[in-house]
Amino acid sequence: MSDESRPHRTAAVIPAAGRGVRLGPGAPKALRAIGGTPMLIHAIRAMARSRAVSLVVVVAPSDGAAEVRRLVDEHTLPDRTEILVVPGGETRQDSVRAGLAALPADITSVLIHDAARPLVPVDTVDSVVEAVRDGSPAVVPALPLADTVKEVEPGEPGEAEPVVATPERARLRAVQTPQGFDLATLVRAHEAIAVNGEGATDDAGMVEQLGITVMVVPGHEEAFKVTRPLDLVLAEAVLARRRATDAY
Ligand SMILES: Nc1ccn([C@@H]2O[C@H](COP(=O)(O)OP(=O)(O)OP(=O)(O)O)[C@@H](O)[C@H]2O)c(=O)n1
Ligand SMILES: C[C@](O)(CO)[C@H](O)COP(=O)(O)O
Repeated sequence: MSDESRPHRTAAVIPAAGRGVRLGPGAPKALRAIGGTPMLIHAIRAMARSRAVSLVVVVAPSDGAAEVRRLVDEHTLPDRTEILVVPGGETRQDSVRAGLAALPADITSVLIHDAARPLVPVDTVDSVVEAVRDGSPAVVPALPLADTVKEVEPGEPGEAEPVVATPERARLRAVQTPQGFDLATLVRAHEAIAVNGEGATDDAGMVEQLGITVMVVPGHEEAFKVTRPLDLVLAEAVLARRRATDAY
């Protein structure tokens, strides 16, 4: 069957194996609660809310897959969404690769979504899926920047650093997840990175290294990444507002 005639089936891979060092001491970040529910469960629900997503692969801390499986089974999630749990790796890249390896053969496209972005709205998920299904091999949601950005010559933490350049802000975007891909393209990008050993801080960056154009669609303010303690305060506030205004 040619690629064009293959029916679409989209899965989401949720890397959730990070420690959350920048968030401070405590449980692994994905298991920390927002509004009484673990961040990971919010992230799974955010993917499952899209009618296009029928499978979610959760990549758990390498020593915590059984605990994450139990947690998933304890929470209410849509019946139509199959959920697999696999152990992750040392880096985000390793964890995403473990998730990709667990996908069944009938998957044609994949979303990679940080567990650390628990509140992404379904419209953002759907617009990424739609752009991939319309033929873009790699799609990222992103927002224009509010701050001016400087490129510096990095120094020791806490020390002054000389500015090297000021990129034109109007051309810059802050990239979020879910990032959507034609599955074969993303697998090829991960294989190439594994061979070259070159780093990339997101999956789309790996696809760019293959010389493939990545497309940007509008992101959403509420798809922010919970990285530092203040982000948890914001996440609690966003969730409380949603619960007060709709049947979230
Ligand atoms: N070895 C790793 C490292 C990160 N991640 C996941 O990648 C996402 C984005 O990473 P980040 O926000 O940096 O999470 P942490 O690595 O946990 O954070 P920190 O760098 O502060 O430790 C998170 O959902 C995290 O769980 C992962 O699956 N496997
Ligand atoms: C993938 C990502 O969320 C896009 O902005 C980001 O690059 C992850 O970075 P992190 O340092 O692993 O959180």
